[in-house]
Amino acid sequence: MENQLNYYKIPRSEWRQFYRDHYVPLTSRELMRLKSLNDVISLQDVEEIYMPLVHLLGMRMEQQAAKQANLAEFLGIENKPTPFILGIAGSVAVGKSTVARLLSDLLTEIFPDKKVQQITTDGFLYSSKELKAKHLLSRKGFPESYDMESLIKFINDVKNGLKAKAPVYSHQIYDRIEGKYDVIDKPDILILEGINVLQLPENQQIYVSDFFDFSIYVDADEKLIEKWYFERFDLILERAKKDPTNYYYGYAQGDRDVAHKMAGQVWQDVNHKNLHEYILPTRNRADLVLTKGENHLVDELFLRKF
Ligand SMILES: Nc1ncnc2c1ncn2[C@@H]1O[C@H](COP(=O)(O)OP(=O)(O)OP(=O)(O)O)[C@@H](O)[C@H]1O
Ligand SMILES: CC(C)(CO)[C@@H](O)C(=O)NCCC(=O)O
Repeated sequence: MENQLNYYKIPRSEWRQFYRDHYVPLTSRELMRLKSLNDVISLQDVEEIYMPLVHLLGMRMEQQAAKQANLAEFLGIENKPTPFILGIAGSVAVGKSTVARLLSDLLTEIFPDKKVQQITTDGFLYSSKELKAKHLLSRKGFPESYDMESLIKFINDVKNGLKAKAPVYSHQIYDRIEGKYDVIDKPDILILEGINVLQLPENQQIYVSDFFDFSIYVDADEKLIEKWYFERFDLILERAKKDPTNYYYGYAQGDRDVAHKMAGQVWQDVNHKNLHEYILPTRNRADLVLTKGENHLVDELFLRKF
C-alpha cells in the first residue's frame, strides 16, 4: 500500500511511541489474563500496537458522542447516545476475528463501564440450501452470497438502539446454524467484522460502512495469508478428526494430500479471487490499515489523514 496521499504511513517503531506518556500500561496480571482469553496474539503487539489503537478509539468515541450531542441540540431533540460501531475488513484468514476479539477484550479492560459486543458478517451468508437454490455454492464469500438487506437492517436497528438478532455461522458445519442467533442489545461499542464490511453493493442506497464510526482493514502479503489459510485448515482438520458431524470429517479421515489439494483449489478459485476482485478494492476506504508480516506481527500502519 504505497503512495496513498490521504494516509499517514507509520512504521511500527513510531506507532508504539504514540500516546505513551498519557496512559497507564496494563499490569502483567492484566496482560496474562488477556493472553489466556486470546492465546495466539503476541503480548508485545498488545502493548505496542493495540494499546495505542485502543486509546485512539477512545478519542474517536468522545468525538462521536460530542457530534451526536451537537446534532441533538441543533434539532432541539433529546440526545440519545448511539453505539460506536467499529468495522474490521480484510481477506479470508487474515486474522480479522482475532483482532476483533482482542480489541473487544482490551476495550472492556480500558473502559469497564462500556458494554462491548462483537459480531461477524459470516452469519449473514445465505444458508447452503439457499445458496444451492441460487446456484451460488461455489461463490461463498462473494458479494452476492450475502443477504445484505438483512445485514443493513440489523446494523440500522443496532444504531437506533433496538435489540437486534444476528444469525450464527459455523465453520464446523460449513453453514448457518438453523435457529441460532446472537442478540445485540444496546451495546456502547459494536465490533462488526467481515470480508464485506467496506463493500458497496450495487443495488443499495445505503452501505454497511455508512454506520461505521471507525474502520480497520487488516492487510498482509497474499503469500502470507495463503500460508495462514493452510495453517487454519490443518487446525480445522485436527478438530474434525473425531467429529463425524463436521463438514471436514471425510477429509480429516482420508489422505492429507487430497485434503490439501482441495484446500489449495478453494484458495485459488474462491478466496484468492474474492480478495483481488472484491476485498482489496475496499482497502482505501478504511480509516486505518494494519499491515501484518511474519507471525502476524504488525509492521506498518496507515492512518487516514482526512
Ligand atoms: N495475531 C495473531 N497471531 C497469531 N495467529 C493469528 C493471529 N491472528 C490470526 N491468527 C491465526 O490465523 C488464522 C486466521 O485467523 P482468523 O480466524 O482470525 O481470520 P479471519 O480473518 O477472521 O478469517 P475468516 O474470514 O475466514 O473468518 C487462525 O488460525 C488464527 O489463529
Ligand atoms: C465464511 C467465509 C466466506 C468468510 O469468513 C470464508 O471463511 C469461507 O468459507 N469461504 C468460502 C471458501 C472456503 O471454504 O474457504
